[in-house]
Amino acid sequence: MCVKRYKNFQYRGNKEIKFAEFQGTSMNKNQISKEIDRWKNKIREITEQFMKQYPKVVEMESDDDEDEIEEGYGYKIAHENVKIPDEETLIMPYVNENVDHDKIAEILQKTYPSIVGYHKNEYEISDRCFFHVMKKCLEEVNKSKLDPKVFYHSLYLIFPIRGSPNKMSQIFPSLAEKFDARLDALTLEPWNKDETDTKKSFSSHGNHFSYCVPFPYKVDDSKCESTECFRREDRTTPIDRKDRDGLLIYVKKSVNIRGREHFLPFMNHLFSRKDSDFCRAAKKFETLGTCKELHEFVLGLEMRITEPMEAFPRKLTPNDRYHFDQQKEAFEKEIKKSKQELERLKRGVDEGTNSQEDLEAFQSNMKSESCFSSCTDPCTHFGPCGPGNEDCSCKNFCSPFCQCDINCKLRYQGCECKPGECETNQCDCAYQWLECIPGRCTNCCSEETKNSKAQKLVCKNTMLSRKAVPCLLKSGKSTIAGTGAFLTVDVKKGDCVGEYIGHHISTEETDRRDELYKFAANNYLFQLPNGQGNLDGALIGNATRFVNHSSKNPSLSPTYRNMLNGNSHILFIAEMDMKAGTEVTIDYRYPKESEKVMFTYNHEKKAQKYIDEYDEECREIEKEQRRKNRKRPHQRTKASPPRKSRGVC
Ligand SMILES: C[S@@+](CC[C@H](N)C(=O)[O-])C[C@H]1O[C@@H](n2cnc3c(N)ncnc32)[C@H](O)[C@@H]1O
Repeated sequence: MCVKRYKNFQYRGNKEIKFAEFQGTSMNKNQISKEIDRWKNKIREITEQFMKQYPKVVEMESDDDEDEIEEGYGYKIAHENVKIPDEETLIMPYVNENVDHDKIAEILQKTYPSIVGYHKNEYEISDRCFFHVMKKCLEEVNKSKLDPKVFYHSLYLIFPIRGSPNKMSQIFPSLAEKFDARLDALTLEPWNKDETDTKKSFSSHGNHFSYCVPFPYKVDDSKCESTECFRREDRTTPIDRKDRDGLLIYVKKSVNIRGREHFLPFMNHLFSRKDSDFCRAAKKFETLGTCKELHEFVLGLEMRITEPMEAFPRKLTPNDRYHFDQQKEAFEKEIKKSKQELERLKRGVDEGTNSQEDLEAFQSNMKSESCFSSCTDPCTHFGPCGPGNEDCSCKNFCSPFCQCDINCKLRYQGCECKPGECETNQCDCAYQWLECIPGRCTNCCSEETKNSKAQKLVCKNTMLSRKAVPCLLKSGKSTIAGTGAFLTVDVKKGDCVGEYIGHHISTEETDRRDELYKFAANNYLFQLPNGQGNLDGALIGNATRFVNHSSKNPSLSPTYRNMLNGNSHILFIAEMDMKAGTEVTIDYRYPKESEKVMFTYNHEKKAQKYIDEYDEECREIEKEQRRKNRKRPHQRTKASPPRKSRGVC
């Protein structure tokens, strides 16, 4: 099976209206159903009109459409991970004709409350035609002030294969970009304005945080009661504004906002709205001043910046180094202690003195080596870091991901290795599963080594940022299972043979997909450290996705590498010298008990196994229910007489 979207496969899935999705509308269920029916008819009418204008010519709509994934091959070659949002709506996958898809849908409905079955679209139209249908409908929706959820649901019912109601609300801008670049798609989507994530967060620029404050110049100013409304000022004010609609404000990180906290609620109010309105804010925070004064205060924040932003950090002092080493030592001690405790518990389970549950509970809370660099939340705050600042989550040591001031004393300042030494855990960066940081790791990544013609002087722990990770594998018929991965060249122990590529999905999405992949022949999920989700190579990837499992003698070991931008990567490193043509393996580290099922290659058999298990579970529940029903009247007569109807006696 594959999560491939088979364009014309018809599946009798769930097409009921989920009224819970319409929460917040003033309509009752009856009215919603009626409105949806009315809109369905309207959409049909508009579609038929546009179908004449844009008949379905053979139009290869897009190369990167997921629908276009080649059947049989099943995935697209990709060179980097692609972050994708959660998909709570499952488009029903196809296993094969011998499997009961209704049953699978029933099982999966626990995990995916809205399963979109493969109903056929009512009309086969091109993307171009669909764009015009949507545009026309949206104009009418706007005019009639209809709840957009009703429209999107109706649209989905006519064109289910184009996406869930939720997805329907997101595709218009990309269609507009493709078919009418001059159209401002957002003007047709007024309902999305408040729903999009308008909460502005700080973004870090060297020693400053920046905010973008959108200006409300388009807002009608008639409502402001102040005689000196800031909008009455000449709009080409002293600020040289680069952005027509907003103002970029930089505030120094080292500024202690303390003492000016009373401005924070106002700033938050202002920045969290799409239409930052000083007049409205002034009304709300009356004691702070008039809208003109507040406007000037915000402009003043930008004006205050006179110094240039530092691009490079200061050099690490011996004292900082000591601080970092101390933290590392303490962390290693903690890890060693918990490993010993784990061994003790395992022995206890074997000898019967400890329970399996205790062991599992301990394992799930146990810190792993990967926690070192991200065991504290990266801090983002004003003022200096450390125990003296209650906003700082890093009490003793800032992680490489912290957004603190470049001159922060607690900041991770990079490793001190020479080029070529950054591969083992002796390197402070490699120890933290971090790529070396040019500009901070001043020895291995110095200008000198970067410019050097001698290849061996280049720091190997910067392969990802240099986009120099090779893929030394190709797929071929495996001796282990299905397709396998084979070396294209001779490699030496320690060489990187490729990066595992896939869709980067959240942990919640992974849990859902895990349920789905139970019905598949292969599972391409690869876990990232520290709850950062998983990479799923089911639909995109490279030859690393074909690496099979071996617990006895794996020839590759996966290694994590984190980048300063927060992205994590998985590199496959050779565990031994190997010749070209060797099939490579890694240890999947599946729990022993699930290995047997995970490696049942026959997906029909696997799917059937889960269906049988589910049937068995249902039978048990039914049996239990019947047993309870049989018991109940008997118990009642014995324990208490049947209740008389209220009010009779
Ligand atoms: C990441 S894929 C590996 C490529 C896969 N063999 C293919 O044909 O696409 C992982 C899947 O391969 C199969 N697999 C990997 N190692 C295996 C093994 N040692 N024994 C049986 N099946 C294995 C399992 O079905 C697993 O879900």
